[in-house]
This record gives sequence, C-alpha cells and structure tokens, in this order.
Amino acid sequence: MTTTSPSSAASLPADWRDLLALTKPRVMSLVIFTGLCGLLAAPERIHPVIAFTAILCIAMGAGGAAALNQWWEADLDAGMKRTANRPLPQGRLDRTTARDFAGVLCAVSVFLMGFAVGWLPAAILAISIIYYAVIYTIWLKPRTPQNIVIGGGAGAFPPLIGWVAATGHVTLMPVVLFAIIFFWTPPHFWALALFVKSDYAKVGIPMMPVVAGEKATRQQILTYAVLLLPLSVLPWWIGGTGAIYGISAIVLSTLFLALSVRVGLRERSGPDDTMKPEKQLFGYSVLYLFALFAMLVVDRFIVL
Ligand code: HEM
Ligand SMILES: CC(C)=CCC/C(C)=C/CC/C(C)=C/COP(=O)(O)OP(=O)(O)O
Repeated sequence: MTTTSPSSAASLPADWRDLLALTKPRVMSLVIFTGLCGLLAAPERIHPVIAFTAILCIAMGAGGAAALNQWWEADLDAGMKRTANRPLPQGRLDRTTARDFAGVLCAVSVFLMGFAVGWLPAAILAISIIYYAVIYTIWLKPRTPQNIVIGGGAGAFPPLIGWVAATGHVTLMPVVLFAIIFFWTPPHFWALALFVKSDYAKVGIPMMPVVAGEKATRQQILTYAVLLLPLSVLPWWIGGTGAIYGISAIVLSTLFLALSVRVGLRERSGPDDTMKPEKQLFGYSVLYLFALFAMLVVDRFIVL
C-alpha cells in the first residue's frame, strides 16, 4: 500500500471550505449526534454551557481525527474515484497545514474536555482519536479485512463520551450504546464496500469484498444485522429506557434486518448490476442510527 509521505508542498492559503472538508462533516454529523444523544439520554443533567462544550469537544476531536486520516491517506485518496476530489489529493491544501490543523483540533478537544467537563470523558475522547487516526487508519486498514470490525470501536465511543460527560462514570447503559454502534458498523460499511469494491481493489486496501469475496461479505452483513436486532432492544430489556425506545428499536432494526436479508441472499446479476439493494441498505443504515438514537432521547423526555 502507498502511504502519504508527510512532507509539505509549498504553503497554500487555506480556504475554510477545504479545512471543513478535512473534518468529513457529513459523516461526523452522525458521530456528533450520537454523542449528543448519549449526553441527553443520561440520567443526570449538567449545565447547558458544559453540555455544549462537551459536544463541541466531541465534534473537534472527531473532525481532527478525520483530518489526520486524510493527511495520512492523501496518496491513497488520490487513487479512488470516491475520494479523489478531496482537498489534499486535489492539491487545494498543503499537507503541513492539514497536519497542523488536525493536530490543533485534536489537542484542543481533549484539553478543553478535560478542563471544562472532566478528565474521564477527555481520556475516552483521546482513546477514540488514537483509535481512529492510528489504530484503524495506519495499522488495521491496510492490513486486514477485519479492519472495520475492530476499528469500528473508534466510532462507537461518542455516546459513551456524551454519557460520561453528563454523569462522570461508566455504567452498563453507555456500554450497550457502544455495542450497538460496534455491531452496526460492519453492515453499514460493507454495504458501501460492495458497490465501491473496485476502488479499494485498485489501491490495494484489503476490504472484505476484495479479500473474502462478495458472497462472504453478504453473509457477514447478515450475521451482524441479526445480532444487532436484540442488541438494539437491550437498553429496554435492562430497564434503561421505556417502551417508546424499545418498540422503535424493534421496528427500525427489523427493517434493517429485512434490507440486510435482501443483500445477504442476493447475487450480483452481472457487471451492469446497479447494486440498488446495497445502496439502499447503506442509505438506510445512516437513517437507522439517527432514528434509533433520536428515539433514545424522545423516550427519556416522554414518559408514558
Ligand atoms: C470503521 C468504521 C466506519 C467506516 C470504515 C465507515 C466508512 C464510511 C464511508 C467510506 C462512507 C462514505 C463517505 C464518503 O464517501 O465520504 C461513510 C458514510 C457515512 N458514515 Fe460511515 N464508516 C464508519 C463508521 C461510521 C460511524 C461510527 C458513523 C456515525 C456514527 C458513520 C456515519 C456515516 C455517515 C452519516 C455517512 C454518510 C455521509 C454522507 O452522506 O456523505 N460511519 N462511512
Ligand atoms: C470521537 C471520535 C474520534 C470519533 C471518530 C469517529 C469515527 C471513527 C468515525 C469513523 C467514520 C469514518 C469517517 C470512517 C471512514 O472510514 P475511512 O476513513 O476508511 O474512509 P475514507 O475512505 O472515506 O477515508
């Protein structure tokens, strides 16, 4: 695999839109949302200014980690259709600016979280930044098709961080929320990987469909979707939520499973296959997580 040499090109004036693009704002909107829901669903309330600061820190930390990911993978991104238009492969931003911007965001997020909110959420935030930017990006992604299963842990931390920011300690509920995102990540990503497989093959990244083939990937998507259904209902079973969340989780996860069954049992009809079921599963996976975490908060504030 080709990795980015961290040398800098001539310094370019940074456009704020390119800096924003480095933080992967669309992906991170859901990361931040799950962090916010973790904070709001927690049984204790904190001052709104502290709560806002905690979410700001999650946003800066996630954005900084995403920027580090793009700094490291600039050469790789240049080789894939989906990522070739990013600011670094396009040369709209120089690498030193990107690295410094990422470093400042990460450092400020952790220290601000530590001083303003608490050192336990700050430590978990620091772990998730290192997990995504180093363990997933540098170590796992170029080495193993299990990269996103193990690496998925990084994206599962935000609700735990939000919860711990509000309560000061880790309990079973935020660990269950972590597990839900952990088991959601493989179907979320592999549905996409099935229809951008050629991109990953071209740059030599061993994503599951490239290494184990489409059939095995489809089976694994199905396995994780089956496990996700009971897991998503677990917050209700353990008494952490009421029926509003529980029933919503059953409905949302059953639809997730139905779309996964369709993808899991399907074979590509040929090179012209539009991969509509895979694209629908990927699109729904995003909607699913937004809705599931939203219902956690709705349930917390509406008691039947
Ligand atoms: C290792 C774990 C994950 C991997 C490898 C992964 C991978 C991806 C990729 C490659 C895309 C396409 C984005 C693009 O083309 O820019 C995507 C989209 C997306 N991901 Fe993930 N993802 C992971 C975890 C997560 C997590 C934890 C969240 C949020 C909690 C998330 C939220 C999203 C959202 C909202 C989109 C849609 C963005 C859009 O509409 O452009 N992902 N993901
Ligand atoms: C608080 C904190 C640090 C949260 C991190 C959240 C996190 C790990 C999100 C992962 C989501 C993501 C952008 C994966 C993209 O995979 P990729 O980087 O392989 O995708 P690419 O090919 O689009 O670059």
